[in-house]
Amino acid sequence: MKVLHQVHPEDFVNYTTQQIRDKFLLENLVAPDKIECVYTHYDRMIVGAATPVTTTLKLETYDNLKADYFLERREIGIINIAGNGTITVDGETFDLEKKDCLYIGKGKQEVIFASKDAADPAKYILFSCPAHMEYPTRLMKPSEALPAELGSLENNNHRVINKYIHLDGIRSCQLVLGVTSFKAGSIWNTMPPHLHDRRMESYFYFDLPENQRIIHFMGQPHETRHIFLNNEQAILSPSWSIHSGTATANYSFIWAMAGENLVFTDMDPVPTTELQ
Ligand SMILES: O=C(O)C(=O)C[C@H](O)C(=O)CO
Ligand SMILES: [Zn+2]
Repeated sequence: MKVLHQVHPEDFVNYTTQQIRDKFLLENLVAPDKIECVYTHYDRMIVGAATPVTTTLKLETYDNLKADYFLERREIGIINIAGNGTITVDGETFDLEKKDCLYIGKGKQEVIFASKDAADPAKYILFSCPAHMEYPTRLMKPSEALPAELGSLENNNHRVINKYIHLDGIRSCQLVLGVTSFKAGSIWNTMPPHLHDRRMESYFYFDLPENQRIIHFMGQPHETRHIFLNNEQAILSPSWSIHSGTATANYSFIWAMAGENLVFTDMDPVPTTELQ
């Protein structure tokens, strides 16, 4: 499993585009008939994808974890971004359609991913962090998630934030997770931006049409940088960094946080007039 170490904000300001890509961009996670994971040293969050097409895939442990099984000391939040499939957790099978979320608590030993149709396979995006106790495994549909409608078409940022795993939703030890989708004509996420020194965050962008690009902004508010992303790529946001994006077409993204505090609204807003 690839391992990414932390970057200090004083070093970040000297990074080239390539260095930013190497240290924060997660590419090639979605690969047919594979589970691909990256271990980050940002609150030890693992970001990955399981893409069963012609075969089922079992979530195995990694040597990095020094654990008998993946969830021995971890919890995991999973969003299916594509065709219908199933996840079987210690013998119990959950059906997942597009944008459904499954939370699996610490201690579950066997997790098996499957697609219902190889011609339209499921793609499961995974976010896992250390956990100190077991919360119940729970499936949530987008219609059951707590929505927040933010922004306006006038400001090109009219979007719906569906919160799945948080203090008032699926309970977890430290994972907070949801999916943001855009109204037609809006392309700006998380603008105005914010910081949350208590939590790292990762964004996984999806549903971007072919040949279109995401432009993701990061860095301290007075030292911002950007990189271009493709569809189905993820980017890490350290606790000192804003995380905001725009795109050349409509898209959705999963956001997942780990650290302290499960309150979604715990954010320190950054006025756009202060960005540099
Ligand atoms: O569009 C947005 O704004 C978001 O989805 C923001 C994320 O939920 C976030 O950054 C939470 O901290
Ligand atoms: Zn955030």
